Amino acid sequence: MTTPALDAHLVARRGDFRLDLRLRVPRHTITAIVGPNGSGKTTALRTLAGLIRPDAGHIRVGDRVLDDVEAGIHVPPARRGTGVVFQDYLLFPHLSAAENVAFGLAAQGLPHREALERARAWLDRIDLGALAGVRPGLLSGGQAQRVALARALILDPAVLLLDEPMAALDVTTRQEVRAELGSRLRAFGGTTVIVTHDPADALALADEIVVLAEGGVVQRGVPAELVASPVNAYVESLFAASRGGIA
Ligand SMILES: Nc1ncnc2c1ncn2[C@@H]1O[C@H](COP(=O)(O)OP(=O)(O)OP(=O)(O)O)[C@@H](O)[C@H]1O
Repeated sequence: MTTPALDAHLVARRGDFRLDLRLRVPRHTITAIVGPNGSGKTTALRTLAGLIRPDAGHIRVGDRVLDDVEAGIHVPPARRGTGVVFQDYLLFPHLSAAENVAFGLAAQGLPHREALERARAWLDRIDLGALAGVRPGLLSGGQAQRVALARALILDPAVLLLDEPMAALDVTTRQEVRAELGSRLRAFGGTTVIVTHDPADALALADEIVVLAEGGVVQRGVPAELVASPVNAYVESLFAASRGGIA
């Protein structure tokens, strides 16, 4: 399948809050949405995933229209071809790693045995073959993240959405897992959106960063641009620790 690009205008109201965000994520690239608590990151991600119906705007992935409010189009989450990795991974605790990865394929109607075989092959690919039979409770944070990523990628998603990918990890393993996640996402080569409050995630993983505050875009650009030329004190403070660290 050719990797499609994502084109979206997300307008969503949550109580008094209003998100108004335009996104264009080219094929084979990673966009990170960064912002403080309450800026609308989760609302944006859930809208892209189809879990929130936008109040206006559209979401297109390649030629496919997933949402178009004016035209009355809303494709439900399960039929959007969107892979989501939630911040606490949401692995089924009573299923093994392989069964977790196989779950989506089995739900799509693939015979259980075949789904499990393909899941095991995926786990081998991400160096977790030895843990295929282990339940999530016995995995480290980094391993659980890999299983969650495999569970999403095995379905060959047109767009991959990651919600705070480092949030469940302790500070000491974060940097290592971040680097590993970066190489796995590059290997996936798809169209990816990451939502994070941590500028270090965005700088390490993204081709483009969108800084969100109070539901609107403050600045967007490639990481080096945001570090070198922040539009205001808030963006400057976000990336202050990285000044001088990016070529
Ligand atoms: N179901 C809801 N009803 C009313 N208001 C909501 C609802 N969900 C979110 N909000 C409000 O929308 C705003 C944006 O919330 P959102 O969770 O998208 O922000 P966020 O950037 O993801 O924050 P955090 O980093 O804390 O998760 C907040 O002011 C929040 O209180």
